[in-house]
Amino acid sequence: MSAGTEVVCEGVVHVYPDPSGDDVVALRGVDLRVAPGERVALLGPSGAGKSTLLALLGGLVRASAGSLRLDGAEVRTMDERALLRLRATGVGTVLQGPSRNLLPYATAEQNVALVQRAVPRSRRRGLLAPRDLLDALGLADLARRRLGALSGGELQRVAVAVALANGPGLLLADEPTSQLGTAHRTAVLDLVDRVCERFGTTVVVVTHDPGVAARWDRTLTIRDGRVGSEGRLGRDRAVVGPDGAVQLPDALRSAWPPGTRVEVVPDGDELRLRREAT
Ligand SMILES: Nc1ncnc2c1ncn2[C@@H]1O[C@H](COP(=O)(O)OP(=O)(O)OP(=O)(O)O)[C@@H](O)[C@H]1O
Repeated sequence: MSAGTEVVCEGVVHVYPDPSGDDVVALRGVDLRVAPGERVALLGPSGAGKSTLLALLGGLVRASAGSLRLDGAEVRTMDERALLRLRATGVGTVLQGPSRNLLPYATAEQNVALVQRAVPRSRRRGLLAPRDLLDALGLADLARRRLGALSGGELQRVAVAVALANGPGLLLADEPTSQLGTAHRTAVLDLVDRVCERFGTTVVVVTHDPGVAARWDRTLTIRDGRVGSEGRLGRDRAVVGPDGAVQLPDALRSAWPPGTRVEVVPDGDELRLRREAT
């Protein structure tokens, strides 16, 4: 297994082109830094750009502008071979809906082995054998079971193990606890914690699950295509954007709609905003 990967994004922009001219700007300048071995939850409303950011980090989609570095290597300008190598050995991804990247008629062990076959021979020697990986993750009881016979929660845990089969330094997961009951959600999160503790893997998870946010030290809320606020140890802080903008707290958004005029009054380390009377 590789040690945890450092993730650095600076001014990352992503545009989905549309032939009719209605291009979608999904990310508008994302700045973030995730230390090796850190666990981060990406929160935010639907359409904010969370899954897009995950796809860029996983080398599945190339960012339109900005800089996105994994352990110092610039992903945005990597050629196709380097991107293939990144996906085969550098990053493990758990897609939304656990069955999407798993073979239902094969066992957990066989699914892990299959992913390892795509890893270049020179790097394969450093990987844990499928059975050892499943043991290390506390999933030995699922190793010989066909995935088609597993429950949703069991399947999701196997999906995490399969994402780790290539010994990545970065684990990405899109909504890993959605559609699971409380016991299975806890089991999946316990597993992710075990991955970090055992292997030092860096973890970035997209989630709408407040349980995930409450459990980890750091949350980043993506809103309107950038990091709008950051939570650390239960304290939420707005993040100043690349254009100097600070997003309003959710509770004020409907009361102060776009276009509302405000007087901005700096006062030492404080800034007061006063809405203009209408
Ligand atoms: N392949 C695509 N082609 C065109 N537009 C896309 C594509 N994927 C996403 N988008 C658009 O980009 C924006 C960001 O989408 P994204 O899926 O990253 O948001 P999200 O925060 O993950 O949302 P959700 O929580 O609903 O999954 C949205 O406006 C979405 O419609």
